[in-house]
Amino acid sequence: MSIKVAIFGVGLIGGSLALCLKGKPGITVVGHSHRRESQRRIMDRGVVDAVTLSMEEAATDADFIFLCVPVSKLEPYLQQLSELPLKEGCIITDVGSTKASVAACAATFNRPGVHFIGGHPMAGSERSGVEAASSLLFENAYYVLTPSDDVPEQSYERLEQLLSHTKAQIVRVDPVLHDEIVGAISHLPHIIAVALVNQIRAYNNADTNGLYRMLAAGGFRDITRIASSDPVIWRDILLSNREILLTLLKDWNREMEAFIQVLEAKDGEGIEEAFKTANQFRSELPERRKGVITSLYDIYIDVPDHPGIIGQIATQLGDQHINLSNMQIIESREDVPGVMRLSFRQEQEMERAKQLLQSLNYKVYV
Ligand SMILES: NC(=O)c1ccc[n+]([C@@H]2O[C@H](COP(=O)([O-])OP(=O)(O)OC[C@H]3O[C@@H](n4cnc5c(N)ncnc54)[C@H](O)[C@@H]3O)[C@@H](O)[C@H]2O)c1
Ligand SMILES: O=C(O)C(=O)C[C@]1(C(=O)O)C=C[C@@H](O)C=C1
Repeated sequence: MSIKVAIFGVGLIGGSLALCLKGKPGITVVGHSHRRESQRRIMDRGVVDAVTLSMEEAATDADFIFLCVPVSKLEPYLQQLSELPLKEGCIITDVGSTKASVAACAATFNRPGVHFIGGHPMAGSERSGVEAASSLLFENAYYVLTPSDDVPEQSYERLEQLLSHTKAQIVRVDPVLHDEIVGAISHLPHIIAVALVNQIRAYNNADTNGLYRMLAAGGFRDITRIASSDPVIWRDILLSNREILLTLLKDWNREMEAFIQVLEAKDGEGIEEAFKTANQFRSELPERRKGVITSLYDIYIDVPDHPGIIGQIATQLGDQHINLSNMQIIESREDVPGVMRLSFRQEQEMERAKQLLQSLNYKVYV
């Protein structure tokens, strides 16, 4: 059976989904680009089987349509799709970072035999564009689906089945609840990161000789990576989740106010308490690479940050027939060693890797 998947917006997320699906038995992936200039880049990157500027050409005969465009474009795209002759049984889904507004919009369409199921993969990056796409992006991440009650279970299961190629773990969440939670754990942190970078940027003037920028080290970089995210994508997300964010920001102001008070009162215990409480909750966050679907056994090693290091370690493990499931540099600065995470599907493989790497003088942490 052949399955046509149409991806509207072949950027970081659309391109990553395309990479997960392209080449899978019976699946053809067609990308839709709204700009002629992007067509070549998308083909050169090899993420889709074909790319078109025509919405109709992409959507016609598609079994699945993924909308992977900025949030403010989801509703106009849904509107345009509703006027096209779509295939009976077609499932339209999206990957937008907010879910309530697109769900409300989809509820106004009544196309027999065509169903909308909102989606949001909880994985991403501060990078954007098809160049940043990766087939591993969603592996073991959560992938939220927000079907309305009138979506037949069979359609939901078909989408779930297709998404199994991403190796993400599907969770079903109500769209409004999704926006409240994701507002708190994703959108608010992006605002805080941007505000923090801009605050420090203002101190980094000629009077201070650029020392703020020069001395900014691990802590600042760790908390501000996401401040480099795409401005248009984030403009749309924040405006779409505006009301929830306004409430969250008022709570944030209260948290800051509490810190001001403990500092004014020189309340050392209060400071310790705040760090202890945060530390406890943070340590309970699920380790992303240890998703419920497949348990992975991870080890960490310090590695010099030079080109080819990933290949070198993969070869050393491969020579000993140690099966590696994944490897990733999780902290990489030009001037200091990075930390590499190596994941194995079996504990025994992890133990063998640990012994080998220690014998090769790598510092190994479990
Ligand atoms: N970046 C993340 O970490 C992340 C994670 C999960 C979900 N999302 C969501 O995924 C969607 C895509 O984000 P991304 O990070 O892949 O961004 P991206 O910039 O990498 O890709 C966006 C795609 O949309 C296209 N596009 C841009 N403006 C358009 C317009 N006006 N009309 C039609 N197409 C347009 C671009 O050409 C590109 O192909 C967004 O809705 C975002 O909220 C992002
Ligand atoms: O890792 C990042 O860079 C992300 O910003 C990913 C992230 C997040 O905040 O966790 C960003 C937006 C999404 O909609 C989902 C995931």
